[in-house]
Amino acid sequence: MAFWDNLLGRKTPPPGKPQLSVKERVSALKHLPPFLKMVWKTSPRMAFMNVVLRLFRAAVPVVMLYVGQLIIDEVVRLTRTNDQLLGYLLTLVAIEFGLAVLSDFLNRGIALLDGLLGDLFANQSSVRLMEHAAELDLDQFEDSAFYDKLERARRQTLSRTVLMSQVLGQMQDLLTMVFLAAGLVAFYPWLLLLLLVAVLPAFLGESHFNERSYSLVHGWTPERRELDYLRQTGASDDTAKEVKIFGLSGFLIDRFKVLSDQFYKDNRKLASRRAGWGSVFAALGSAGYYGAYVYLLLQTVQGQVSLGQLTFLSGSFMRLRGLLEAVLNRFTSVAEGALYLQDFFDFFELQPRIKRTTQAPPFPHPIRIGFTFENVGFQYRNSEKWAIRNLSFTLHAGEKLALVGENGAGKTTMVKLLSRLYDPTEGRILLDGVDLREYDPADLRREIGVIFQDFVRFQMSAGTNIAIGRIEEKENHSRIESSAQQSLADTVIAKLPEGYNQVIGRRFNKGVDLSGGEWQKIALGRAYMRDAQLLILDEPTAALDARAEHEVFQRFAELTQGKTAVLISHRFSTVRMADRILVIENGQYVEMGSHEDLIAKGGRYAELFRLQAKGYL
Ligand SMILES: Nc1ncnc2c1ncn2[C@@H]1O[C@H](COP(=O)(O)OP(=O)(O)OP(=O)(O)O)[C@@H](O)[C@H]1O
Repeated sequence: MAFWDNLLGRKTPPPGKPQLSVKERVSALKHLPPFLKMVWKTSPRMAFMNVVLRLFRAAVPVVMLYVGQLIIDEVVRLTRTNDQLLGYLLTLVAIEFGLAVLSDFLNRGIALLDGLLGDLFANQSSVRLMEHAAELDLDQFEDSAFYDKLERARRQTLSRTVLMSQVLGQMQDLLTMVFLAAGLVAFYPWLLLLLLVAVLPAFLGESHFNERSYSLVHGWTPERRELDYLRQTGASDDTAKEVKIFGLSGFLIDRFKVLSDQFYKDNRKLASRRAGWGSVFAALGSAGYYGAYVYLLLQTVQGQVSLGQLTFLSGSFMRLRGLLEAVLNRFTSVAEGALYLQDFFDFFELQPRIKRTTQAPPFPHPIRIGFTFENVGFQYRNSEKWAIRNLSFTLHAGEKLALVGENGAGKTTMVKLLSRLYDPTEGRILLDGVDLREYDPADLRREIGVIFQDFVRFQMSAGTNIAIGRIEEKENHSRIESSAQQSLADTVIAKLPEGYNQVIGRRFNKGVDLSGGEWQKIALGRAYMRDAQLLILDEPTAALDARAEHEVFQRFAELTQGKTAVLISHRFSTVRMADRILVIENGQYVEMGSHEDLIAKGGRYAELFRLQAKGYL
């Protein structure tokens, strides 16, 4: 709905989140230690090697500068004394050459380790993300704030690997600075102070702009999600048909333009200001450097320091300035990365409400009494309306129950409650006298097979699409084939060029698409893969022709003999096959009984049945 609200109402997206305080930024740094721990755990060997190489690399600049000083002083000595012995000078040059080679070797080693470690880390954190998402409740996915969090956590997989290199680089540069500063302090400690004063404004400016840019991106999450949605809707195989028929591309593109232009403008403003101020601060830094340089030149002219020392000191000063600027700037982007990290950890902190209980009673084998709804009411999150209210009835063990009701009556909601995708807002559901909430949800889901009306069309092979009903059995070809026979999918698969191995759906190369009814036969096969005690078919047969649906349900009835089953269908020829029929309206119980009883009663069911018989429904 947010999409349409946006579309019709607000044209200008909200400004970014209020500016983050320094405290918030510093407090985000607390995520760095657990983050580094995660990186370390990814591959302790590679992480250790990385640290060792960086340690060596950190010492190279100061050693090189020092060798440079010795070389210049030696050249000066040689020119002054007319000495012809070049051995010492050449040794120094050879050392410098060796250092240059070593430095390159270390750089490449570090880049290689960063890349490999980053890839591993990105893969592992994506897996963790998927694992955690799998544990969360369905209604958490339906909550847009949650979705934004998931989106941010997912998007930043790459930037987290960048953050890793940044943090490690930061440590390396800090160490280099310590080495360089030690040399400088020995001669002129106050030069260090001058350096800080020159660089500080640039740092403060950068950190300010980083905050603004985080706020901008953060505040734009819903719109960026919408942009992705529009991009996908405007150009994807799933939507191409309707986009063409209804001539929607202009409409989608216009909306995309409005949003993307707005984001571009906001971003441009920020980027330009950042560039402008950045130049001012850089000029300040240069002024600091040249001040120190002039001072050192004067000292050299006056003979206070040697020519070699001048190159060492000015070189150290220049490098220190560069490093300090880089470290400070990187600090702000590290802090920014740490803020994003907050989203990542926030996501992992989300806990499902439907959890394993520590002392779950054993799941009944077989179910003896059945499922009893006791005054059950349910409200969707973010919805004022009761989708179901005051619902009480028993689904007896071994019976086939059909649910009848108009669109939006609450049939699918009942199925979701039975399979504990949600828990009732009020009342309770008992299974053999025990509250459903007390059982382990994993046990319950293992014992229930549900095929929803909006089942997923997995862009995988036909065989896998059926095996999904019991994925542990994906190699059990005879089971897959017999499930296909039972759901009539075998005739569909027989026509596919590669049979069970044929990838279905259009997304991938060589994928073959199926008709709506053919997809349903495949999806129904999942129900037979499952060895469940309760089978639920939530209108997965709507696209089947009348004969196929009749046949499917007849087989279903035969094959589920003695099992508990719930059928949802708008076709009364199917519904009447059930042992009992529950009629609901606006989420409330209306009547319940066998087809014959309800017809004899002459109530709502009888009325609906007659309407369909006359061809009105
Ligand atoms: N995720 C959701 N969030 C908010 N409201 C929902 C959600 N899903 C369903 N509803 C609302 O709950 C009510 C019952 O919906 P439900 O899907 O259970 O109906 P149904 O009887 O299965 O309908 P149909 O025959 O059209 O499939 C409807 O008013 C619907 O708008």
